[in-house]
Amino acid sequence: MKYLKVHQSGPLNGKVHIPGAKNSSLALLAAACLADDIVTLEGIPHIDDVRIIEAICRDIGMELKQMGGQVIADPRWIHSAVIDPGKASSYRASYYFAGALISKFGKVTIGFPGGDDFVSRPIDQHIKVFQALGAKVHIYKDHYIVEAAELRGADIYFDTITSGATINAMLAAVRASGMTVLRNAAVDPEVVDTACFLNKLGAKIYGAGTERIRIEGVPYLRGGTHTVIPDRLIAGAFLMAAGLHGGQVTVMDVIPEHLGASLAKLEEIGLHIECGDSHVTAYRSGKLNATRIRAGMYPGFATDLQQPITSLLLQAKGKSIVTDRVYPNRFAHLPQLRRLGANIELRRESAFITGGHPLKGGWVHATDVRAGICLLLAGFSAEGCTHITGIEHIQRGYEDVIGSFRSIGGKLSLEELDAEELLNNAPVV
Ligand SMILES: CC(=O)N[C@H]1[C@@H](OP(=O)(O)OP(=O)(O)OC[C@H]2O[C@@H](n3ccc(=O)[nH]c3=O)[C@H](O)[C@@H]2O)O[C@H](CO)[C@@H](O)[C@@H]1O
Ligand SMILES: C=C(OP(=O)(O)O)C(=O)O
Repeated sequence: MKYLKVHQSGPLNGKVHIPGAKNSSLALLAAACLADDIVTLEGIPHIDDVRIIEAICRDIGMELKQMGGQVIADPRWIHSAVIDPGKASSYRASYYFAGALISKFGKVTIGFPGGDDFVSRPIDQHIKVFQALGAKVHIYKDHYIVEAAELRGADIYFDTITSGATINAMLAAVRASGMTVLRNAAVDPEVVDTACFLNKLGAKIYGAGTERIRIEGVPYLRGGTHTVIPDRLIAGAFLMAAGLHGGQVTVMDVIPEHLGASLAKLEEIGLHIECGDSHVTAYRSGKLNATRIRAGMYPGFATDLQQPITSLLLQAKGKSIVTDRVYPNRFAHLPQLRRLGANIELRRESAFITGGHPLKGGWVHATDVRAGICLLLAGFSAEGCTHITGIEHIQRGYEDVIGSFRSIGGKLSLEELDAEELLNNAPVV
């Protein structure tokens, strides 16, 4: 078993290039199935979730070729809309294949979504979308089937704001007949990016980025080229790293506007922030302040960043509270942080942090991608050496976690766990 060995490091200083966004890339690669000609996507990251998509695409007949920084997808020869349940359940965003294939094939057979486990991640709003557009959804033990002789535009009001179901609704409606209106839609950058891509191919999607999206169905989508937006979640975590020991980190090739809520909170915590057109610098010159974070849907503070910022708040003297309104059970990292000596308690949907106590290295387990980054930041702060297992979760979302954190002075390496170490140290999950 492989693990990450992390030494106390810092101050962390330097510039780091931010790759294309995982959450956008997963949508765009599935969206490519909707086109009737070759599609080129630039900036798709080399992460495990993308490798699973490559395997799914091979199964259904859409070859993906990697050329330099580009992925070239040829959807003209897709011959199947049956997605292997094991592959579908290996990551979260497999549900986009249901939305992207239903209009061309009339029937999609697909496994349930996997991804990070936050106790409850329902897909009722995705099902509601398919049904509203005229499809029938049949649920089986390890897969579901979406079936529709014809998809017709509909007026759909989301019961909760969901980026996944908003994107899936756009995918399904883009080739439906007539007009679809989505209300209470998510306004995340990944929703806008998917709409921009589809519009380049000839889709007619209006209002993405607002809570009301209109989609006029079209019978045909041409090929085209698109560059995925930068990963705001990776960028946010690097800026947090600057605060750990008083360093200075610049994230390059980002869209600063996508980081609004995180930058505001980092300033509140005591970091200085300087934004350029496509870069952001964070540095710390004084003490850190404890604060209150409430994670919510975009443009609120991202749930995907509440775990990393918890490690920064452990360094801020005083009491901080982190609440997650999107995933109230997204706190599997807390027992792991306690193994490093963190004074942190879970009460209902909030972490109560008493910061300013030194951490001490130990063995911890990453239960999901951002928990992994949270533990990595805690490892940079902790005295001695921290060993993080569960790195396959980190690899779902980070293409070169070691290289990129080393480039700002992080001391970390990939190690192999031998049987004796496993017996003596492996963390209780
Ligand atoms: C691959 C991907 O893009 N993952 C991101 C996406 O996940 P994902 O798309 O799964 O998350 P959603 O935006 O759909 O979820 C938002 C909220 O809606 C709820 N909900 C969602 C769908 C549904 O049918 N019913 C329902 O109740 C969820 O439980 C959650 O409370 O957005 C999350 C919230 O920003 C991020 O943490 C994930 O990194
Ligand atoms: C929750 C996340 O991913 P997924 O939705 O793919 O599980 C994440 O990227 O933080």
